[in-house]
Amino acid sequence: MAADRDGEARWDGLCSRDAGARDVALENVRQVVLKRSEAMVLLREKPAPPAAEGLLPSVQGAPGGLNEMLARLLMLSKRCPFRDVREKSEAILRNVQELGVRIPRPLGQGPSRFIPEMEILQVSTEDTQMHTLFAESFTTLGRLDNITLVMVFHPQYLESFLKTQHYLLQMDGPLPLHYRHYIGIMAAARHQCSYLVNLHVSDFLHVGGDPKWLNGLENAPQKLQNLSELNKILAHRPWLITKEHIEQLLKTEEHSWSLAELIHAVVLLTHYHSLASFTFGCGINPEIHCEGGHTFRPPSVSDYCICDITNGNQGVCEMQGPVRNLTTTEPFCEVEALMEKMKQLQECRDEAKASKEEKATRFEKEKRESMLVCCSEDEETAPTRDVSRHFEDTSYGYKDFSRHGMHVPTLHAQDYSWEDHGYSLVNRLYPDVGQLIDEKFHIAYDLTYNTMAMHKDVDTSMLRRAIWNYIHCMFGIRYDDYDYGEINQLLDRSFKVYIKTVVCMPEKTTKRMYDSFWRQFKHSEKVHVNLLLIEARMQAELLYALRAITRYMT
Ligand SMILES: CC(C)C[C@H](N)C(=O)O
Repeated sequence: MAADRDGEARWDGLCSRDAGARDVALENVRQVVLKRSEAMVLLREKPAPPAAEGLLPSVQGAPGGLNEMLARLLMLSKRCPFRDVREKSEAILRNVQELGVRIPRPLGQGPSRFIPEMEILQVSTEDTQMHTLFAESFTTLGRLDNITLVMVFHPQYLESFLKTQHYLLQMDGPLPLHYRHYIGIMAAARHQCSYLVNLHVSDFLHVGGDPKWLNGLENAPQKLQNLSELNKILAHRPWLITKEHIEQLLKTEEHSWSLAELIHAVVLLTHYHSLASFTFGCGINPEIHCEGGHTFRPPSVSDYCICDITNGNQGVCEMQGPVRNLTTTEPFCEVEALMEKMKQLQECRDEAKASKEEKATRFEKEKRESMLVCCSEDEETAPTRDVSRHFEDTSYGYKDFSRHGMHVPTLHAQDYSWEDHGYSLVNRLYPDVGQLIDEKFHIAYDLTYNTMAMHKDVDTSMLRRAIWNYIHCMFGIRYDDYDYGEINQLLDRSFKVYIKTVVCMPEKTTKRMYDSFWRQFKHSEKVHVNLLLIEARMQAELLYALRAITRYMT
């Protein structure tokens, strides 16, 4: 309790310092309150209170009905970083309930279905820096979403991530705001990521996007429809992008894209493909205010833990507590064995260097094998309402062609790399964004706490590099100075299956896959792995798109 009060006091301090975040929160409540007076009119057929009447026009046409509004209030009452806003939202909900209206309750799943809620919340209540980040996140997004809550394990990365995302979505830039969210929807839909689609549908409407576009891509402007081919290839086979694809977008007489707009779109597409990977890779749950995050049904006893019935908490504690891993047959020395291998490799590295040819052969072998790593475990994938069907033809996926075998050509990093080529091209056409993304890549690549599960003071660079290079290898990107033999030594099969699934067909990721690699490692380390996966994926996609743009320009 005392800790809780401490937390609140810190929040209050923060509120007074960070007026911006608080304003957003209050604006959120204001909008909901306004909607409420509208709702009351409907409910009681009474005129709205005069004070609200004057304000009503500002929310007229706002999306959603009563239930959506109540769900949003629920989200604010649970997730808003500011206590007064939380209390206000709660009070409104109670009032509405007293009117005899059924109010929603959270399904109580926490931010991730892979990670016990307790572990995530512990991280986030311990640190003042975290609170500041939350407030910032709330300011930029008007919500504190589950992705943010899970990324909080790695604040330094989160900060850079939020800054970049804020820039891409909200700051001055080539594309209008509703286009940006629509592109986010298109990208997330490629991986049937209803979580991100839902979030951006609501953002799209919020910035004044035309609801008709949401009925399907064919209802959106031709210009956006034209982007769909690039979206498709970029998501599943980026190495096939050619300058002709770029030319088609830039040269069409009507509905053509400017170079700056195209760069903005490409960055958004790659950002959201990767974020879909993170969403599935970390088992992100639906937001409280989105479909699947709350219910209007009264609670039934079976929804509760016995302990919660007595203390009044509502929550499903299916995975809480440190009970995981007890059933594994894996020897407990998995981590030690891995560390031993790292040590050996380090020693060999200094002794026997593989020849140039040998290195090339090892790369090709690893690339070929990565095609064969198979990841479908259809039984376990959660059936979700397929929002994405409206936006994309989902029949074109990675699986459909990898099954028949495919040839991925090799891109030599010395011929086209992010550092030497991609970065400056982005910066030239969309100032600052190159810088922001570059910073984010570096933070993810260099991030380390020098730990391996319970071991401290370990140099993990070799392991992190193997993960990063394995992903690039799947995309055909080769670093001549790297010995791809290391990958086989360090990444075992279940880990490769997880990586491949999250990166190439994230929608197929299952809890079993998440649980079965690196069983002794912490959740924060698995989230760390996900940061490497998403940044390496984003960089790989960007490289191919930017190379095609460079080729078009020269
Ligand atoms: C992904 C993990 C191997 C990272 C490790 N815990 C580190 O701090 O470097």
